[in-house]
Amino acid sequence: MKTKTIGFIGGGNMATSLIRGLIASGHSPRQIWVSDTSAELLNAHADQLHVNTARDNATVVNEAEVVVLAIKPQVLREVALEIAPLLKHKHGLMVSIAAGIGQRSLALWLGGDTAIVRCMPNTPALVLTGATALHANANVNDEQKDLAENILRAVGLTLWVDDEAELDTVTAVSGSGPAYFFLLMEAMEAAALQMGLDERSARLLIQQTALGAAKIALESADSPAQLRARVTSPGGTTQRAVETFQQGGFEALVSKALHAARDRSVEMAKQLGAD
Ligand SMILES: NC(=O)C1=CN([C@@H]2O[C@H](COP(=O)(O)OP(=O)(O)OC[C@H]3O[C@@H](n4cnc5c(N)ncnc54)[C@H](OP(=O)(O)O)[C@@H]3O)[C@@H](O)[C@H]2O)C=CC1
Ligand SMILES: O=C(O)[C@@H]1CCC=N1
Repeated sequence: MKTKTIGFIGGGNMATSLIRGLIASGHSPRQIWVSDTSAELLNAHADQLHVNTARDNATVVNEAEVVVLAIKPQVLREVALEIAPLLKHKHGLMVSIAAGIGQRSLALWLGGDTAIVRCMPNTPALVLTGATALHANANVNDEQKDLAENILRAVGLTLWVDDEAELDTVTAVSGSGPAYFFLLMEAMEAAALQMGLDERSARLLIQQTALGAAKIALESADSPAQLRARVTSPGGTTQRAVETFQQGGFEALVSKALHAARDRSVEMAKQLGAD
């Protein structure tokens, strides 16, 4: 990627994962700008990541060729309206990572001729294993599409969706997804402790098992069901555990949870008048 200056408005959890990932993949911290309302957070980023920081969002917009809106959906409108006048004389690219907030509203707030890519990354970007889906509005040219894709691909896998509504589903699947796996790890660890394993051993065994399962799934052409069958000896321990999960309504619960996340993405946008 021809190195561009990337600005982040909002330097919280997801921005930090992206910034750390970009630096780990070779992007110069000197070509990264971050603004945030928290001086403490900006000081930490300057000390630890050696990126440029600013208390005001205007500096980031002025310095960066690509601006990533990494604030909560609830403050996006206010920030977009604040920076919109600064975009009039620029032909840069805006990237929003906010859940739910649609292209129509972003264009309304930022200006109708603004090139906007909406995307849904996830926190494993931190370790260059992110998964991001992107959607471009009609103002985004091929070069800008490549630019957005290259930034996100530097920290993991990318794919484009044509139908913007699919981003709500992506949010429920991979945006929030890491938390589901952590929840399972938490529950497994608690059970292992109840059964007498010490915390360190339980955590290590669970982490390595999650990594191993993910690696097999990625490297094999087989479906998750086929991979599961290979662990499940007839009448053995896995079968007993899987039956216990299923008797508890595991699949239905997972489906319900993902639908709830997708619906919340749609609902947040509606509540903010930004669908
Ligand atoms: N976390 C995740 O896994 C993912 C998050 N996202 C999206 O990323 C966005 C950010 O989420 P996340 O990183 O979790 O949130 P955080 O709250 O961790 O980060 C947002 C940051 O923006 C700061 N902020 C608030 N108002 C302003 C402002 N006016 N100008 C500049 N900065 C401001 C916040 O400060 P303060 O705390 O003081 O308000 C905070 O530090 C959301 O829109 C979310 O939907 C997308 C994919 C995954
Ligand atoms: O929880 C959220 O709303 C954000 C979007 C996806 C992950 N975190």
